[in-house]
Amino acid sequence: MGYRFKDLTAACHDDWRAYLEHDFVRQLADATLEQEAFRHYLKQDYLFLVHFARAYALAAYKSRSLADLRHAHEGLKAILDLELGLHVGFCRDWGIGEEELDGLPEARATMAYTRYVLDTGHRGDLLDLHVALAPCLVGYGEIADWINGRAGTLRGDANPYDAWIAMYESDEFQAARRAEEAWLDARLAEVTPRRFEELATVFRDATRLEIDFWQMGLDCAL
Ligand SMILES: Cc1ncc(C[n+]2csc(CCO)c2C)c(N)n1
Repeated sequence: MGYRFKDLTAACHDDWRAYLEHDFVRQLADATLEQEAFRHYLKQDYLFLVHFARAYALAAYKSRSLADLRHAHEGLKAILDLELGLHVGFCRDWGIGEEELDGLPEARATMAYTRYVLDTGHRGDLLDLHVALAPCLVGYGEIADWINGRAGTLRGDANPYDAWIAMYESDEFQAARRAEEAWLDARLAEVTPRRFEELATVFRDATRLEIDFWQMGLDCAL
C-alpha cells in the first residue's frame, strides 16, 4: 500500500514510453511531421476534446464532496475555456474552419478512446475515471518535457508545430498537470494492492488508446 501516481506509469512502463516517445511526437518535435498528418490529428482532437469535456462533467456527477466537485469543475473549465479555445484557434491557423469542425466524421481511434474513458467512469467510481483521464492530462505534460529535453527538437519559427509544444509546456497547463498528479497521489495512497491492479489496468488501457490516437494521426486513418 502507499501507492503514488508514479506507480501507475511504472506498472506499464513500456506502453507509457511508447506513448510519450511515439513517432508522431518525434516528428512533430523535429518539424518533419507531414502537415496533413497534423491537420488530421487536429480535427480528431477537436472531437476528442468535446468528449473529454463530457468526461469531466461525468466526474462532477460522480463527486461525493465539494472539493471533488470543484476539482471536476476546474477540469471542465480548463477544457472549455483554455484547451478548446486554443484548439479552435489552431485549427483556424491550419485552414480548418468551425463549420468543418462541426461536421467531422469520427475516426475509430477517437471513438475507442473517448468511449472507453466515459464507460470506465460510468461503471466505476471517481478514481477509476480520473485514472482513465490521467494519460491525457499528465501524459501531454510529460511529452512537453520530453520534447524539450531531447537533442533533435527544433523550437521557434523553424518549427511549424512550435505553438503546439508551447501550449503544453505553459505554466498554466503544467500547473493543472501537477494538481492532477497530487489528487491521484492522495487517492492512491489509500488503495489496496488488489484495487491498485484494477487501476493499473485502466491506466494501461487508456495509455494504449493514446498510442493508437497518435498512430491514427500518422496514418490519417478514419
Ligand atoms: C488525444 C489527446 N490526448 C491528450 C490531450 C491533452 N488534453 C486534452 S484535454 C486535457 C485536459 C486539460 O484541458 C488535456 C491535457 C489531447 N489534446 N489529445
